[in-house]
Amino acid sequence: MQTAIYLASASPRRKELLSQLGVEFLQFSVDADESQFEDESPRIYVERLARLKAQSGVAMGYTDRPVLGSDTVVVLDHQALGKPIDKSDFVDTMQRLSGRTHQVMTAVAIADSEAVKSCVVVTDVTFKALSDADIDAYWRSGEPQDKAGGYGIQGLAGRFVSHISGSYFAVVGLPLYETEQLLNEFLSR
Ligand SMILES: Cc1cn([C@H]2C[C@H](O)[C@@H](COP(=O)(O)OP(=O)(O)OP(=O)(O)O)O2)c(=O)[nH]c1=O
Repeated sequence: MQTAIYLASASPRRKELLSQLGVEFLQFSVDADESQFEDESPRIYVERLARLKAQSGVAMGYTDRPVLGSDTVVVLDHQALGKPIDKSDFVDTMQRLSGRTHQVMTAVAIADSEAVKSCVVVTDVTFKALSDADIDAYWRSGEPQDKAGGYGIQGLAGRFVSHISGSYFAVVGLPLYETEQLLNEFLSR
């Protein structure tokens, strides 16, 4: 029998990635409060949000199939970065990412009315040294404005990435290998 789940996400990237697993799914969006608690580490935060999204779906009445929720944060110096407030905030973030390695953490959670299981995938991403012209052109592309961490590896910022260690798919929004493992674990419990 084919696996059928819900995807609690508004993200077209997650929809496309989940399709790559060959899982049959229906998508809906949840409106979760994504604020980070004071003193909450990025790893705990991202996993809490993925679980919150999955469990909110169950609470909304999506109970006839398991619900998958996911969250991604860009982490620099142990801090989760938000969406750029304005251009100077964006430039500041890019200058900090320039020529260095940061982490992208993606959590996946699967829930039903009886259980929830989750995992966190951490990927190291290294940026080349960015010039002022690189940063300015990227801002003018309009791509960074709505992105937590200020960039998307799947878009124009792909050229900034000199090295990646971990899961490319997790950076884009859903780790394929780990999601399939988690799903199998959840369904066979
Ligand atoms: C590092 C990186 C981040 N992002 C950004 C875009 C988003 O702002 C952020 C993830 O935010 P999320 O809150 O995880 O996801 P979302 O709001 O897009 O979707 P939903 O909560 O409905 O599932 O990741 C990329 O698109 N590509 C990347 O390479």
